[in-house]
Amino acid sequence: MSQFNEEAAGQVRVEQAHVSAMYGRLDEQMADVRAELADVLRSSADSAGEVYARDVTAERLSRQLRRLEGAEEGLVFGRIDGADGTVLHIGRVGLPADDLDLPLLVDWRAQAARPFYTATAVHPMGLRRRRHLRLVHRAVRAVNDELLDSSAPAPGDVVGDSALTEALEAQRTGRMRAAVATLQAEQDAIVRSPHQGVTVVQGGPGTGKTVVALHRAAYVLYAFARAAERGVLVLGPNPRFLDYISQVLPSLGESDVLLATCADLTGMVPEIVEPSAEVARLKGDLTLAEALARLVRSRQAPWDQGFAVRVGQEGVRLSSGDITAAREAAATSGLAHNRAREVFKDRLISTVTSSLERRTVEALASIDADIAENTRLDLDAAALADLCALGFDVDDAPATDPAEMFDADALRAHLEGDAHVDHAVEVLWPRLMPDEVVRDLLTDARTMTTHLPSLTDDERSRLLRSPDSPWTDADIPLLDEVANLVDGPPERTFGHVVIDEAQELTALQWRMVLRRCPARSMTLVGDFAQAGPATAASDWSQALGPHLDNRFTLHTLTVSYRTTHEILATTHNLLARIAPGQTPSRSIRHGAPPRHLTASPHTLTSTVTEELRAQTAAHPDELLAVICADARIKDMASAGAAQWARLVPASEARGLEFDAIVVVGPEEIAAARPSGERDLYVALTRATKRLCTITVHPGAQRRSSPQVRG
Ligand SMILES: Nc1ncnc2c1ncn2[C@@H]1O[C@H](COP(=O)(O)OP(=O)(O)OP(=O)(O)O)[C@@H](O)[C@H]1O
Repeated sequence: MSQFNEEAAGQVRVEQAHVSAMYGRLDEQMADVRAELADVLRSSADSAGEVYARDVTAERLSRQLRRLEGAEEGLVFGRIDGADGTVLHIGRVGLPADDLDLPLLVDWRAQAARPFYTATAVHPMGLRRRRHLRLVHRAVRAVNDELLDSSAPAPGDVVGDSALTEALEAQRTGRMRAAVATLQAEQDAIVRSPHQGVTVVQGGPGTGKTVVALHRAAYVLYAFARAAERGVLVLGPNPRFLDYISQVLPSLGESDVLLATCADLTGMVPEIVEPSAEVARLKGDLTLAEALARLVRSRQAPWDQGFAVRVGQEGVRLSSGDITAAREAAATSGLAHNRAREVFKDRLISTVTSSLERRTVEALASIDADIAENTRLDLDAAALADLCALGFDVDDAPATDPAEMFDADALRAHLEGDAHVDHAVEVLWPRLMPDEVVRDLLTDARTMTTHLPSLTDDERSRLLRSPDSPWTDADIPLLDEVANLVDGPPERTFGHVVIDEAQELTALQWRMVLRRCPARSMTLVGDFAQAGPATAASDWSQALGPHLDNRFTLHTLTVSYRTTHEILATTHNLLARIAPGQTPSRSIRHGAPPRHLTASPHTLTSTVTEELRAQTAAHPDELLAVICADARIKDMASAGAAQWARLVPASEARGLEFDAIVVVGPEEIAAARPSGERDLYVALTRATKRLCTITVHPGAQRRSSPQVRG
């Protein structure tokens, strides 16, 4: 064994002793929480209040247990040694020591852990050494030191390959891993930012935007108590992506974050994906929100004539002025349409009651007058005189004034449940259902012309659909928009929202999200060079301006940790076309030059399967994927490509990562939808090691060249 290896083995033993003690502590904590939970679940609860209290305690303990269990794998990953001899171990959760001042393990999010991420040889922050520990289950397998005080390695120092290099070399598994052990300083600064408003992170493919977003979510839960209490939401573009990132937060000890797509937020399930990119884009535009608001307003008592309400045997005519007054009261109540209906009804009942009261008073007064004229008697005075004569106290005598004799409260109470009044309200201020309103707008050409006057005839005819056509994903924000107008804001809101691939959101989706984040505390990560077809904005100011008045802080990540220098270089021309002015990222990886094959339509499947077979034979443990235009997926599946590789439609490749990629039909991807060239850019930048493209060319013989055309 070389001296280095002996030193390393010795340090592994030293660390194993520390790590075993920490696992011992973790086991104790888990056992304590399990026992407490079992006690709570066994305890009897007699009243509803006690049951509630027991459930709350059980939920808190279960959450605590999930946190500890989630942190078990890779519990400890770092250690910092101060120049003054202080030693701190850094891990996924904090563990207190029994009798020491210093904790046994420091949570990576604690301030004390910060130098682990940010100290450099230029700014050592009081550290002599930063150590990375690699654990497999509970065993320390390797340690790796960086000396920060420019001292020469001393006994006990194990200076080897950087931990980042090791992390990046590791094989992909199809699920993203936490990068908590190797967060880089520029990433750490964003993750730990004290800014609680809107933070935007941009950067090219593979620059760690998703890493930052997820670690930021964990940090928010740790550092911002109010946001944590209200819940953290992580939004991703599609279920495939959510599955890819699903393990990261639990492995950081955080399993109470909701991972969702925009559609999931509403609980509605679209029947199909919007087939037309152009329509998806139109449906995402603010014009549609304005049209829906106008359409709802148009249903609110647009009456310019009177309206008759039957009450018992009587008919009461409401004047257009009465209806306007009730509409104004309801419309300015600040309530959503269906709730404001009560205000409208209330005003209507008041008007009907006053009208009936007036009518009754007038009728009684006229009867009195008739009798007085015919009998020359003042009936009221005569009645009072009679009562006096009988010995009654006239002050207690029943009212004889017609206005006092009218019981307005009783009539109001009666009218509340009166079917005729309900009918009048239903006609004048109907209860609205979101799906009916959206359908009314999209299925009627006249309604569209009235409420979408700013669209061209061509745009309106693209939007027009038949009443029985299925709901698409692009309809969901429209339904949510109307739900907000008619039933009010959503009940479930969050203290902080993290959005990955945020460039994908349409204006209406931004509105959906903001409705659920009243505190406006968000972390948004994305890249407009990778935007899909529904995205109308080309930068953050355009995307966020209408919703946030441009109140956000912007960070740019510049180093690509995924895509090799060789692969990125082949995309420079493409990038210059799709995002002129964007500076390409700098890659810290190197690898083989991308390969470019050509096949005819007849030889395509055999070329693909041959390539996949060859790659699998040469790199059996690596994660390989085929990315092709969505319409090609069936062909690839029929050719059996799934036995060697994951099959990913280009429209769903955003955010994903594989060791090697075969892009089938790059020209088909580029032509498939209006965002085709950006889809292609996404596809070409998914591999950590190797990229091969197979172009379909009529009449082509199989041929290969070393470069992908950018
Ligand atoms: N500090 C880090 N330590 C280890 N690995 C990292 C680090 N930062 C990024 N990576 C790795 O780099 C790869 C790309 O990261 P990530 O997916 O976050 O990039 P991205 O900017 O979101 O990419 P895209 O724009 O393509 O979605 C991932 O494998 C991630 O684990």
